[in-house]
Amino acid sequence: MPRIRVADVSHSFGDGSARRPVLVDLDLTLAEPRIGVVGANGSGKSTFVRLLNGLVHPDAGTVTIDGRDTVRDGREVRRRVGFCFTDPDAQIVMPTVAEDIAFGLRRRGLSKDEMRARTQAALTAYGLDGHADHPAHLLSGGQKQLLALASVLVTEPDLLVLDEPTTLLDLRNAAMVRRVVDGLPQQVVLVTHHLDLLDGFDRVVVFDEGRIVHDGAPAEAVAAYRALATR
Ligand SMILES: Nc1ncnc2c1ncn2[C@@H]1O[C@H](COP(=O)(O)OP(=O)(O)OP(=O)(O)O)[C@@H](O)[C@H]1O
Repeated sequence: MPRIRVADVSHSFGDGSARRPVLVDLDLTLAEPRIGVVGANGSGKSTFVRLLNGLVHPDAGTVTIDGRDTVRDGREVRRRVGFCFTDPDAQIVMPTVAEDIAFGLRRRGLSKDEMRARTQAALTAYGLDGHADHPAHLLSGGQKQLLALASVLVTEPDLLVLDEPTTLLDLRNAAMVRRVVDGLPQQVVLVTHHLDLLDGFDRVVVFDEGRIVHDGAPAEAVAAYRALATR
């Protein structure tokens, strides 16, 4: 498993008097296979996970993935850390499903045959076989989320970061995404408001106003989060 090190990290958004701290003095190491991130709206969860692939550069402190700094070694980090956004439309970049999956493989020095084979394997693995040449934007919400996952996983990242991947999905599609995620060999960091997704996770961190206020097993963490929400 990759080792995520977040060392003395703080981050603010805005300028001048509008400057607001969003993450405050975070210091933690994440080496478990399944890590959940929960907390109220605006508590800093997305900003936190965006640190992990260098989408956000910390104002203070450092973030490293297996010793690679997300700022200094950004390219290398992005290659190893796959990221899925809540809204899969934000991630679809090519007209057809197969082209979208293949897009992630460009500039990897693969032969055309290899690219085709890997794309085909991803289409099959994520139940998108029959949709290879369909316009990606016409897929259902659940299929788009699977496409977003497939397009990231085809690149074989060491770490997968999922920011609320089931928020837009019905129960059936949420269960499908869960099954896919459960079966992955990779380390997964998952932000979610669907607390049942965290059953069986190794560790869950609870955010409140930019700080981690609980860090432990899922049942305790969820209880701590519920207590915060009813405070
Ligand atoms: N690019 C940005 N510019 C300015 N402010 C931002 C930016 N990104 C996030 N923020 C602010 O930082 C705070 C934390 O946002 P963040 O998206 O990390 O929270 P969250 O816990 O993921 O929330 P949610 O559960 O609603 O997705 C919010 O107040 C948000 O408005």
